[in-house]
Amino acid sequence: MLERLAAQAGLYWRVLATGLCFVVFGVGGLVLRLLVFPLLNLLVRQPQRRVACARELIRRAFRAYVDLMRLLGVLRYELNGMDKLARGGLLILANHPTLIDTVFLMAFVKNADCIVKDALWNNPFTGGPVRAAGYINNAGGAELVDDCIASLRRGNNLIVFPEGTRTGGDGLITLKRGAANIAVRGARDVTPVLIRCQPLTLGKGEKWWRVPPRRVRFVIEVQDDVAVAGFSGDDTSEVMAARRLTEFLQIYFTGKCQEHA
Ligand SMILES: CCCCCCCCCCCCCCCC(=O)OC[C@@H](O)COP(=O)(O)O
Repeated sequence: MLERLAAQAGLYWRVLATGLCFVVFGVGGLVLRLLVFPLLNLLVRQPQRRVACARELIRRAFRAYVDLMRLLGVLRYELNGMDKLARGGLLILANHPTLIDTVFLMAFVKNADCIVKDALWNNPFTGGPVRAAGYINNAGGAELVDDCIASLRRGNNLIVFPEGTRTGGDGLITLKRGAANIAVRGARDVTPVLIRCQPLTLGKGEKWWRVPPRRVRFVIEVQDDVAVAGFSGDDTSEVMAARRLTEFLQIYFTGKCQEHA
């Protein structure tokens, strides 16, 4: 009886705390847009340095945000293999079970660039930060892959969710070809990151107030690099190599997720 009451109270608390986190995210985005970035524009004249500062500020904001979610009891998390991220020019490919994956990766990856969906440019809460940080818009069309390769060459760590959207409710991971194209045409090895969330929350189409019956636990695991050279030989076209790498990564991510299911 008492246990059930405690579980119920915990659930109500997490609904409240989750709502609060959404509000903090929105207000945070607006404060960055209306106060912080205009100030940055005044203080830092050089465009490249300004973008670097904006990205660092976003990383710190996300880092604080992750702490906030943990302290409020919305989630707990475990990080593995993060030392592998302490390099530059990494092509980081992650699976995408929940809405918070981006927050986690951007909180812990330094010099991060990211492919961001077009809708976030015109969203009042995310538009300011996304523009100031000059992330890569996924509506970029033919230049998208080139923009990504250029970003990697400048030494940024590029975060891409090769599914292009969150994993569907059926849990099936289906990768788009773009991420493999970046790896093949840019001749970059892939640094896969496995994101697991148990019980699943904030998946595609899920309502935020439907919080799971117990506190969710995220495990973020940086894997060993996958060498791109194995997929693109002398007599292999780039199209073929990208197709092979996509197939490989799809089986790779699916397998890793099932291993832990
Ligand atoms: C204190 C908190 C301060 C918050 C500041 C707001 C900063 C906004 C920067 C946002 C950078 C977001 C990068 C998002 C990458 C992206 O595009 O993710 C979309 C997917 O995930 C969801 O796709 P979908 O499953 O199709 O809805």
